[in-house]
Amino acid sequence: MTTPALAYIEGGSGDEETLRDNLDAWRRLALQPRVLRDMTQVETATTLLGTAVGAPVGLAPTAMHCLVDPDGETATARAAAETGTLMVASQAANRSWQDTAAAATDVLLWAQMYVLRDRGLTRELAVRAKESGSRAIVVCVDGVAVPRRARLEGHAFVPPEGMAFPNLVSAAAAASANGRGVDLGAAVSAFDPSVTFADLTWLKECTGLPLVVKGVLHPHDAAACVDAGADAIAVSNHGGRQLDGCIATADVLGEIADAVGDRAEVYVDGGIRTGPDVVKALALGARAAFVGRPALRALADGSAAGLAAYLADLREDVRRTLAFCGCASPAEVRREHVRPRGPR
Ligand SMILES: Cc1cc2nc3c(=O)[nH]c(=O)nc-3n(C[C@H](O)[C@H](O)[C@H](O)COP(=O)(O)O)c2cc1C
Ligand SMILES: CCCCCCC(=O)C(=O)O
Repeated sequence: MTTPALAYIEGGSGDEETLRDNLDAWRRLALQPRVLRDMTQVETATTLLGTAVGAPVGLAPTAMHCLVDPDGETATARAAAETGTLMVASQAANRSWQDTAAAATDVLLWAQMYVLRDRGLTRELAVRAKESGSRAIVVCVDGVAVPRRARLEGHAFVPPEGMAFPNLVSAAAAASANGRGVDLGAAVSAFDPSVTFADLTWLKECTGLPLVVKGVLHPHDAAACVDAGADAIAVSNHGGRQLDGCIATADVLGEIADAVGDRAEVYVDGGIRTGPDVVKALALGARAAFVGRPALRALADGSAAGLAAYLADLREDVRRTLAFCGCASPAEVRREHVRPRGPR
């Protein structure tokens, strides 16, 4: 990988305060185990929007998997299918949602999208995602301004020549240019900063698929998303890549879960690295936690097999953490299993 590509993947925005705080915030929480509960059988499986998955862990949408593996998102899909992991495939992927879905039998795929300035194209892409086999649309709503990415200053990251972005272009453009020729700036400027809650209702009507709203950090916004038709809320600050200095996801997850109640599922991402992080997220009210950079690192290190091994390892870490906490399944995790860490 080139230095700019690595900086693009690993970096955050501004001074990377939020990037660091996402990690630290999980460390500021402590699990409080319960004992003597017969942990002979501990199950990690759960459901996400009604579909069975092997663990309460998913792959967050990340752009351009061809930066780390020549097969790009199709390699990711093979690892996801092998481990029963939900994959959210980015709109800025290098392989189409259709090719990603076709890469492995039974891969559970959700398509991540932005609301574009061109609403006709937005609808066309949403319908294409559905026809490709995506079982939900994940709309990312934190793309209303262009972040300053400090690590990229001095060596601007430009996607390699000829890199394809098939989920960002109309069928007509894809046919004529094979989805090529989209540069990062042009793609980002296609995202519509005028997006509002009413667009959620519209986007859901475009496909009738369940709608997940990703990038929510305030309980009132979460409740308003649900009022507008969201089936799930993904508490996310984009891995500290958008607004630097904003709240860490672990610090707001509980409030958002309380605001949403049982009206929608709640997910979280940002700094999730270990089984204990996942179980802390469950305790705060998440139904699943998602990983971004760790999955890209695993893919870079060992392609589909490396990513599958990483996901299996994380699942085992979740299983052992559940056992230590006295929980025979994700559903048994309660708020009382987590508390602020005491002074060191
Ligand atoms: C290289 C990279 C690319 C990303 N691309 C997207 C994207 O295309 N769409 C999106 O909604 N989020 C994107 N994200 C944000 C992730 O979905 C997720 O919110 C974040 O990575 C979680 O934090 P973590 O990396 O600490 O696990 C990207 C993150 C990274 C690191
Ligand atoms: C080619 C378009 C790039 C979209 C932005 C990807 C992203 O969300 C990121 O954090 O980077």
